[in-house]
Amino acid sequence: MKYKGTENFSHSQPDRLGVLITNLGTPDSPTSSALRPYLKQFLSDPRVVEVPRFIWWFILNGVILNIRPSRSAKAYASVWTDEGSPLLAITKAQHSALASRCEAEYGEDVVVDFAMRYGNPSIDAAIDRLMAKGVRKVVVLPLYPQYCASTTASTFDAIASDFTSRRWIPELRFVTQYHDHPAYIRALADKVRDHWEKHGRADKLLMSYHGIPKRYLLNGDPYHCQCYKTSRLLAEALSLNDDDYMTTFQSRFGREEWLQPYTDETMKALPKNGVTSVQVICPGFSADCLETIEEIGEENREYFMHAGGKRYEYIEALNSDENHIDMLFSLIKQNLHGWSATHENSQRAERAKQLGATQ
Ligand SMILES: C=CC1=C(C)c2cc3[nH]c(cc4nc(cc5[nH]c(cc1n2)c(C)c5CCC(=O)O)C(CCC(=O)O)=C4C)c(C)c3C=C
Ligand SMILES: [Fe+2]
Ligand SMILES: [Fe+2]
Repeated sequence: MKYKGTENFSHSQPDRLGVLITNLGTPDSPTSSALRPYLKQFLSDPRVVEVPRFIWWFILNGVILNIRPSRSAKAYASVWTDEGSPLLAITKAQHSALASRCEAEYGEDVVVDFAMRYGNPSIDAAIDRLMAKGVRKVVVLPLYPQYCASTTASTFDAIASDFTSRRWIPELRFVTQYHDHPAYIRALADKVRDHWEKHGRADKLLMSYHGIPKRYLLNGDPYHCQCYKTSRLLAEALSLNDDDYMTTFQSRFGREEWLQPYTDETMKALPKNGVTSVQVICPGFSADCLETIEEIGEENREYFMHAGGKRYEYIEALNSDENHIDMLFSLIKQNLHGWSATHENSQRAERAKQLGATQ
């Protein structure tokens, strides 16, 4: 059989709505042997590395996968917790909070699940679980506030690719971005204000986003614009002047030019320009992960302090904060709007009620 079917379907079973939250993914353990398949899947994605496949195959398999797994494993080991990878642990907490909120609002009509674009738990397995529970309409919410082909469109590709193997595909709504959603901006602003209340203010607030090759922007990717818009809206919400904040891009990979200004070079330059205290927030990361905890929390702190900085504070991601869950729940509600779970059943119940009233 070529296409996966729905087993044991019965006409009386209720149709349900599904919500699938996704994030990037993470290795199963902080070891070289777990990093290798994770990095291979991630870096083989043509949405991530837009280089002719033939050339890239040799670079990836001949160079990168021989060097990077052990280097990255060390970095992952430094952030690993008793619950495993921070990204996975936080995504689990976000999922469980959102599942509770949906259960309170919709009962059994809505099923919430989560998946990772690369590694585990996989998107295919999550869609299997949703289909087995009778989900016929699904909202996919990738937890990337800013649209980027490398992340958002790649998640769409994985969903679409999964559907090519199914006989009965569900109706689909796919959230492509929420970078300017008022509740998201409010949640970020509250997070900064809370930090200010506890620690006071610094000379500058740095808003650091994951970078992408500049070529992707020139070829029409809206990611750069959406990052700048998030920064502007956050600055407005905090009544900041232009000099009070800065947008930068981190996590460069490879040799070509990426979006500038680079976070690491900025950190090295700021103290020389008289800025000796900074607070850093990463609005593009919905959950803390290697790139925030290690790269921003540790690596860039060192660059800044080494260059003469006096005070450096990382403001954590929104993670499973109540504000963030409220915001994501309102996004889910907006996207479920107009969809009824047991449409036929409720029509049947309505008809029965009407019949009862006329008899
Ligand atoms: C938030 C959005 C992200 C964009 C945009 C993005 C683009 C992008 N990333 C790489 C290469 C790597 N990224 C890695 C880790 C990583 N990236 C994101 C998010 C975005 N990436 C997250 C959340 C994480 C952390 C995952 C975790 O387990 O905590 C890595 C792996 C780590 C390492 O080996 O350094 C690589 C590699 C490219 C090339 C790219 C755009 C083209
Ligand atoms: Fe990345
Ligand atoms: Fe990094």
